[in-house]
Amino acid sequence: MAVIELINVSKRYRLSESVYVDALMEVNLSVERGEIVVVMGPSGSGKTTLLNIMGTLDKPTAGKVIVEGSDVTEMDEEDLTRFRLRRIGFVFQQYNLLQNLTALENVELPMLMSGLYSREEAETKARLLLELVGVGDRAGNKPTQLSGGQQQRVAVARAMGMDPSFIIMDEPTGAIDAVSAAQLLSIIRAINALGKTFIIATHNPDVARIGKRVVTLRNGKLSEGGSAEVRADAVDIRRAAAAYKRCLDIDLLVNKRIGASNEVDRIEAELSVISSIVGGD
Ligand SMILES: Nc1ncnc2c1ncn2[C@@H]1O[C@H](COP(=O)(O)OP(=O)(O)OP(=O)(O)O)[C@@H](O)[C@H]1O
Repeated sequence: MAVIELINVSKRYRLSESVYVDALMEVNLSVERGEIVVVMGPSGSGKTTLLNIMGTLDKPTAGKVIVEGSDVTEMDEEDLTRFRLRRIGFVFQQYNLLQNLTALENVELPMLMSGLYSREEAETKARLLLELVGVGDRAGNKPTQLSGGQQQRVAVARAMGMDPSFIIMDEPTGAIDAVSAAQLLSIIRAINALGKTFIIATHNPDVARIGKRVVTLRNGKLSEGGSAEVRADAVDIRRAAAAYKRCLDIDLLVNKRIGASNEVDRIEAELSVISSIVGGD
């Protein structure tokens, strides 16, 4: 099933009556659940525009964007804001953590803002997610007390909080050193192996190698191209799966509570896959 589908999406920025930039031209892209799609392309080719449209932060001039079967180009701002908070995770180059909150509080915040999770559920999930990304022992630290790589891992945990349909990353390793970048990629690979979908824009060929599918933008036009081997996991996948399974248990409870039967079905399907990784646990 496609988590997001772009149909003939174009974006024209109008600078004046007669001057405009065609940032995207009739882009068609369908991302299936469980994929990692890497978006490459030179500076100015339209990557950020594409990501903003996929993240519902911006609307196309023409064409449709379907997220999990809903046409988001038809939604008003209020519905869209709620939808975005619940269904789409974001990780930016500069982490964008709130400086006056601890790592734990940063991860809890979207869950608490959604009103879906109790305080206890949000805290339990946030601790599990921090553990999953390898910064469980830094839950009480503020962003300034964390390295760039650690802050980016907290940002990944935060993006995972709402169990989003997919996570969008814009140059996620742009501000961190090579070792931290390798660690982050290993975490993304592990989380993807547990079923999460990623859409990653990057200039960095090392990051691009993580994509099972690479698409390239040139002057606003998208073409499918290149794939790269996915290397072995450096993260202990069984441990990660066990923590993730407990997160999904909480999500299952929350979605049963609000009667979201489609989500319940999806989470139950994911849980059965993850249970097979965790084993008898
Ligand atoms: N708000 C805007 N108004 C007018 N033109 C814009 C606007 N935003 C982007 N553009 C133009 O649209 C084109 C695509 O820009 P975009 O930021 O999507 O590229 P990019 O591939 O993300 O570049 P980079 O890798 O440098 O971040 C560029 O020509 C840019 O100048």
